[in-house]
Amino acid sequence: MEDILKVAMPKGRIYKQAAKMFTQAGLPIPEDLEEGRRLIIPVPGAKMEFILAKPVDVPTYVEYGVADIGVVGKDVLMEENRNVYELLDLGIARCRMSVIGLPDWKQVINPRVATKYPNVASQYFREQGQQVEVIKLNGSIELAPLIGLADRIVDMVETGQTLKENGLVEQEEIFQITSRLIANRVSYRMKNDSIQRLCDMLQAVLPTAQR
Ligand SMILES: Nc1ncnc2c1ncn2[C@@H]1O[C@H](COP(=O)(O)OP(=O)(O)OP(=O)(O)O)[C@@H](O)[C@H]1O
Ligand SMILES: O=P(O)(O)OC[C@H]1O[C@H](OP(=O)(O)OP(=O)(O)O)[C@H](O)[C@@H]1O
Repeated sequence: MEDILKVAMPKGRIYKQAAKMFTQAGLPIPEDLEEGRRLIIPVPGAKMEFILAKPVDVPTYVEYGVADIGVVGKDVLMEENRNVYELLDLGIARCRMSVIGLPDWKQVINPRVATKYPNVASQYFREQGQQVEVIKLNGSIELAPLIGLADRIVDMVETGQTLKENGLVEQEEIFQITSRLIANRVSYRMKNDSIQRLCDMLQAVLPTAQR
């Protein structure tokens, strides 16, 4: 008998959309699961176990093999740069990573850039040939240029509402973001049948453009 497949699911924004997709694919998991306090949810019927994790920790669990697969935003994958396989673009939680500033922003020498994604920001400005000082923050990044902490920020934009309400403008798009299905490298070989089956089931419910 093949082992249980351990799946790391991110709490928060992605969870409901991912749970909906798994359910559509024939793997019913409750959409309100993360409203409780249980962190490990067995689904014996599907030979799966779901681990509810902080989004940024999903690639860590998968790299270390405590989860065989996981669902995570491309933003986190780019920032964490973990040794995992990226199997599928799920097309959910769509947004983009951008450089943002005040409308009257002017280029200065060695500007300060605030972000939750220091690796992504450093790499982007390095590739642009611009020297910047990156300041790591953990949330409400849009505050930084408003209160004089940073000249610009690197953050996610979805509807643009946060920028609008804070008088900021999107200056450069860095990359598009969607959530991805990732796998541990050893699990991918050892549990290939069940991982492949899951991929096929999810693929069947993806929007046509993603298949
Ligand atoms: N505004 C947004 N629109 C669409 N997707 C988003 C948006 N913000 C974040 N995401 C996606 O959802 C993922 C998880 O975001 P979420 O806000 O739930 O977690 P988080 O930023 O790690 O928050 P926390 O620190 O509160 O746990 C992000 O990594 C990104 O891929
Ligand atoms: O373009 P919008 O639709 O307004 O979405 C973008 C906002 O969503 C995310 O913030 P989140 O809600 O995760 O809060 P945070 O500031 O604590 O990261 C992101 O960091 C932006 O602030």
